[in-house]
Amino acid sequence: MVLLVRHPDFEQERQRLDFTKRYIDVVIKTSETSKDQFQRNMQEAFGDADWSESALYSQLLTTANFFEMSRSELESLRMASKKPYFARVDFERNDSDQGEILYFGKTSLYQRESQEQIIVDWRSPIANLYYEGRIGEIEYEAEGETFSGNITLKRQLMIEDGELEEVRDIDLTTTDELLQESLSKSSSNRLTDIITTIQEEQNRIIRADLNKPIIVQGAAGSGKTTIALHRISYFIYHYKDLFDPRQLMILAPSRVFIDYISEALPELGVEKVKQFTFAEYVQVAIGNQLKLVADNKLTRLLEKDDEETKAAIWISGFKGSPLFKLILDEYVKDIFRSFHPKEDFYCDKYRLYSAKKFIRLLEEDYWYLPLYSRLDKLKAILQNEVKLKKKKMLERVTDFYDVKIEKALYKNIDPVIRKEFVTKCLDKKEERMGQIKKAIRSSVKGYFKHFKNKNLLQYYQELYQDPEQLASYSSGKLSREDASALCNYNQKLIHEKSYELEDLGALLYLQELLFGVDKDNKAKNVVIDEAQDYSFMQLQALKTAVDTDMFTLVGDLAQGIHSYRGLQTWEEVHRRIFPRATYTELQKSYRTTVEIMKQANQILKLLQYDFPEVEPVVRHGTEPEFISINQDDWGEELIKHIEELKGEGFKTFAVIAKTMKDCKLANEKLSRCHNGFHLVDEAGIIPKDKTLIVPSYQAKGLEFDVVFAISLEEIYSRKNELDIKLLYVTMTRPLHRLYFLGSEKEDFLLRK
Ligand SMILES: Nc1ncnc2c1ncn2[C@@H]1O[C@H](COP(=O)(O)OP(=O)(O)OP(=O)(O)O)[C@@H](O)[C@H]1O
Repeated sequence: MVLLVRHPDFEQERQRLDFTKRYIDVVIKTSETSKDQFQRNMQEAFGDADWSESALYSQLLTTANFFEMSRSELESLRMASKKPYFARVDFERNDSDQGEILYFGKTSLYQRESQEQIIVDWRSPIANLYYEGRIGEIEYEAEGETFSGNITLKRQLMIEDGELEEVRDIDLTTTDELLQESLSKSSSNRLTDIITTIQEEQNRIIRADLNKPIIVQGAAGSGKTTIALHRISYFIYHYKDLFDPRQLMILAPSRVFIDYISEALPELGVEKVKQFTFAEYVQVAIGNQLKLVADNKLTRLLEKDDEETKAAIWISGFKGSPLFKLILDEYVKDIFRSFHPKEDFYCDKYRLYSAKKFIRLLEEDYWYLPLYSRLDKLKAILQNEVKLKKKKMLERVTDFYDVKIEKALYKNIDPVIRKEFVTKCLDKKEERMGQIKKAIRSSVKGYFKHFKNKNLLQYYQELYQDPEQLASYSSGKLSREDASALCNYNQKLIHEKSYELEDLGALLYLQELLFGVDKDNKAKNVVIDEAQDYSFMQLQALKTAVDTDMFTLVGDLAQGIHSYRGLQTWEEVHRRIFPRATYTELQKSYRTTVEIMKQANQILKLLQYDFPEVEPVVRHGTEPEFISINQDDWGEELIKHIEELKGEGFKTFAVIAKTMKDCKLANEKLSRCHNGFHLVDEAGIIPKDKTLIVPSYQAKGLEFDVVFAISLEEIYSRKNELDIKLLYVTMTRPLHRLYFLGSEKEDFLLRK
């Protein structure tokens, strides 16, 4: 029998937890009733406790002002009540003789007047003491100031369901036992928060300057997705008075992925942040639901190597390139030029505004507005000009005829002729007045009539109407033949009223430059996961459309399976789109075991790029295993194997094939034997209790306890970069076990 030796302070910590829980209950209860009720609630909650006599208790009683708590603060407190904090740090600041005892949790709870902190939020600057501090002398920064002091105690508190389970002190030599424990747990098919075990290098990214964009190149499993979500949480906490979470946006690769991260969001208080795939966002931003053709370039690339595929791939790359942006910029200039008036603006015979001034305003003064908003401004200016001159114009006509009439009245002429003349003058005057009034009403509209109004899709279509013209926008970088190929390709799509994913960057860019993106669809901060799959054009369009460069881009070039249209390096994006960005690399992988990572690193070496080896956090498991499926009963065998693994405590399983083709074959076989399998489709959600059958490209970003890489009719070729990347993605999905199911080891590029 193992006797657990309890930490000497266990009882003291248990009491503190009890106090905190009761206090949270009071706060919640009181917020639901009234201030008068508060004292009674306190009595009820603390009547039997020892510390009802304590100074803290009476201070709470007299100075409580948590009635000012916002609804969201209360909501966080409610969520935190089962686990109010996870760590304690005792700190003696050099500039104060009073030591501080800090309990860190997911939210904060404190007395504003007394500054007595019951729980300190993990996102507050002082929490760096926990994440980066070691026992002993330390310096830390908060709000631009540096504080120094001494950490005398650093303690982790394991609390489950409101009960204290374990107290563990971290001294100078303790390695990260908690991290090890947390990594050795089984996955739940959903991403979770890591606030208890955030590592120093991750902490720096989460807390990096919030006023600067950041690009993170991180190895598979280095915590990119997790960190990105924690960084949003950090951003929300720091700017809670400035921004609403709805002004922030997460862009994820698919709905499956959004479902996958959904569990971590409320825990981190970021569930209100907008979550889109890129295609969804663009369609919302342009206010148009498009008919999108299936995004099958990757599978085409894997299946066929014919001329048609090559051309389609080239077009994908082109539509994402900086060259395409240059072409669009020139095209937009051309569109602007079509709004240059040839003549000055006249109302009737009166010249009210010069064309030159109109052009100057259009091109320069309103540079910060989209084209059509500039035109609206100009329209208003001309209308105002007309309004201002209206009286003058009418007076001029009146004066002109009145003088004429008056002169006639005093002239010594035949009364009949005079009468005739005066009548004519009066008629003429009336006619001119009518003409001017009409001009006042219609001259602005008439002036604008020469400009042709088109909608976004019409403009986009026209770009592909004339190859000569298209090539001319490229400063000689696009040949006439390539321009022709592009025009033909897109005209075919347009004929079917369809668009492909690669068109969306350009559409979003044009929308912002020509019409503008609605304020509600802009964002103050954007997080992009799997950013390596975005093209230069898509990222440029996003930055232009949302009106900020406050982006967090996380990705891994080694997993860049869409590199034919995405990014091959971060360099250009950094230099040309986000020059203010901080660039960071994460090489340590937290997901998988040393044994699995070692094999995945072998695969990585097959790529011609110089990707550094990924360092796994030291956690050992079994070697990946090859299982031959040359017998007919491999389905039954696999099912038996899964049952055994379940018996060992593993919870989540995936069968990952190269493409959907093999997935369907595997599904046919396995689903015939057992109903515990689920073939993942693009829009699908992930059922918690089934073994997923998923193509490699869709497994990107996800993780499972156990992965069966399967090869039925499709093998991985070492000559094909895409195959290597897909295999690498597959091999980096498991937390604990990896099996290869196929005819031969070489089908997975494994040594015999
Ligand atoms: N500091 C940490 N403490 C505990 N778990 C961690 C830590 N960092 C990462 N993890 C875990 O490692 C796994 C991988 O994290 P995540 O999915 O965020 O990595 P990623 O870099 O986005 O991976 P990929 O590139 O493969 O999508 C997750 O299970 C995550 O919870």
